[in-house]
Amino acid sequence: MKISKEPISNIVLLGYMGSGKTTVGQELALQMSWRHLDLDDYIESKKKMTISQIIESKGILFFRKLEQTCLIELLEGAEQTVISLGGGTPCYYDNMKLIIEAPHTRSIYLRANVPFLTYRLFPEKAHRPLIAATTSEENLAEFIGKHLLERSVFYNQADFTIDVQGKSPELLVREITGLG
Ligand SMILES: Nc1ncnc2c1ncn2[C@@H]1O[C@H](COP(=O)(O)OP(=O)(O)O)[C@@H](O)[C@H]1O
Ligand SMILES: O=C(O)C1=C[C@@H](OP(=O)(O)O)[C@@H](O)[C@H](O)C1
Ligand SMILES: [Mg+2]
Repeated sequence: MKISKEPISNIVLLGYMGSGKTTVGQELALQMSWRHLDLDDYIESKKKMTISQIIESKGILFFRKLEQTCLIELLEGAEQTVISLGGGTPCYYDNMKLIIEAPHTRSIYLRANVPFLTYRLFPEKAHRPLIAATTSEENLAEFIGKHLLERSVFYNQADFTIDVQGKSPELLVREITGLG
């Protein structure tokens, strides 16, 4: 964790798809009267395409490079801002290092277990290109299990971790604002 005498002026939310980064980020920014930026929304408005369209037409590697460029743009300009990342953002290139070393920035891992993520993501899989083709909850749970294990190495480098299961966005915001 960073040791800094400077006050925290940005919060970065990271974690697996469906953990609530976008939803909690919006609520957190509202409560703190800070700006909210969602990296996926930023990419979509910049390219005037959905994330699914970008990945489908240009490929996943193009998306990952674009995602890093946009992450750097958001971190550089951020002040009193809550940034919600995409689920894969911390796991490519040196993105996690960029997040950890960003000045006055606290990173928070919204952690959720495999059954919870499966339950939450299965009805919403159509909007998430990495899991859209999954045919059953069983297959999705197997995919998430392996994927989360690979990604946890990056997520666990966040300054703080908060478990999200069974907690409303409002409760999660209280937990986050109560962190030391
Ligand atoms: N704390 C919460 N309580 C209940 N539903 C939630 C909570 N956080 C997120 N959701 C719901 O879960 C789904 C995924 O949330 P989202 O914010 O899109 O996650 P992420 O950005 O991490 O992929 C959405 O339908 C959202 O409304
Ligand atoms: O986990 C991932 O690799 C991705 C997560 C998505 O964001 P959410 O975590 O907000 O769904 C989005 O960036 C893209 O579909 C890839
Ligand atoms: Mg999101």
